[in-house]
Parts: sequence; structure tokens; C-alpha cells
Amino acid sequence: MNNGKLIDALFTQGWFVWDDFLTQDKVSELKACIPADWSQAGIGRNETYLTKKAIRSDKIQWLSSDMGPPVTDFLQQMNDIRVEVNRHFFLGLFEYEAHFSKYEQGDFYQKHLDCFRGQENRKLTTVFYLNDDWQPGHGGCLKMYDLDDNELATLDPKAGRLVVFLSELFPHEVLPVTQQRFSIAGWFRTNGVSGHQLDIAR
Ligand SMILES: O=C(O)CCC(=O)C(=O)O
Ligand SMILES: [Fe+2]
Repeated sequence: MNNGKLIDALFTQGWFVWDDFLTQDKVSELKACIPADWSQAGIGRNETYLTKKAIRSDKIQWLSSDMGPPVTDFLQQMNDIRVEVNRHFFLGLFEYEAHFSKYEQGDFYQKHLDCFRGQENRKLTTVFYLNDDWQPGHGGCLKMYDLDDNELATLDPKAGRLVVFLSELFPHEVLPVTQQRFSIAGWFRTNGVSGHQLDIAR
């Protein structure tokens, strides 16, 4: 584990690229847990949930521990990160939600922030990549920006790489892919109040 570097980078720049977070073998085991049925990804949550292919065109599968031990292990590792980040930042991260994403030829996700308007309870984003032998011609890079629209990084979605960033500070996009691309996008959340209802994490 490399938590020290993660914590330092979150303090100094708000984002971190953690290469070889998992070995290639672990990545393969995780990939083998992906179920066969996929649903079209949407934007927003609950009643504001919309499917907007013009903004994103990937398909998703929410992670759950009944998908197998590699998924349970991954969720446990994310929980370890959650505990460590809470210890240093007092962010009160409460829960982790994550989905597998599948991008197929031509799929993309336009520039966005991961927290929803009026429900800013996604605090920290993680994206983990499952693509062996990713080549520059395959597209699908994650492009990160700051809130002033300066480009910060263009990252290959290569197997074993984990990207972590503060959800409210870094707009980002997935450039169109020419090759099937798998990732796990996840968010650490705090419980927020939405309207007059307590917005309980699922
Ligand atoms: O797959 C990626 O590189 C990022 C995906 C993303 O931004 C999202 O699902 O919110
Ligand atoms: Fe995102």
C-alpha cells in the first residue's frame, strides 16, 4: 500500500495517480467478475436520473460483494483508503459506491464534475482501470482539468492504474475510444441533506 503518497498528493494538489495499485493477475481476476448484463449509464441520481447519450455513452454495472471475492477485496481496499483519508482530512466520508463501466468503439464521457447540483455529497472520486496493453491509438484517455479550465493531465486507462481526486474540484472527460475499455468508477460520499429529506447513502 502506498497510502502516504496518496495522502500527500491529496494535500498538495488534490489528485493522485497510483500506478500498479493492483497486479495484472488481480486485475484479470477482477475483470472475470464482471457480469454479462449491462445497462446504459445515466446522469444524476434518484428522481433526476436521466439517460443522456449525448453526454456519456458508456454502460455500467454497480459493484456488489456478491460478484465474487476479487470484488469484495477491491471494496475492502477502497474502505481502507476511506478510513485513511478520514483520519487525515476529517472529510467524514461515509460510504463508497462504484460501478464497472464499459466503453465500446466511439463511446466517450464529456467534461463533467462528479457531484450533482444540490447534492454535493460525492467528495472523492476513484477510477480504476482494467485494460491490458492499452495503446495510444485506442483513445479513451482521462483528461483532467482544474476549475479554471486549465488542462492538468491526460491519463491512459491502463491496467492497474488508480486515479483519485477531489470530486468537486476537478472537471474531467473520457475521450472517445476505438477499443473496448473497462474501468471501475467510484465515489466516497458523505450523507447530505437534499430538500427536506435526509439523503441516506444506499
Ligand atoms: O473512466 C474514466 O476514466 C472516468 C469515468 C468518469 O468520469 C465517471 O464515470 O464519472
Ligand atoms: Fe466522472
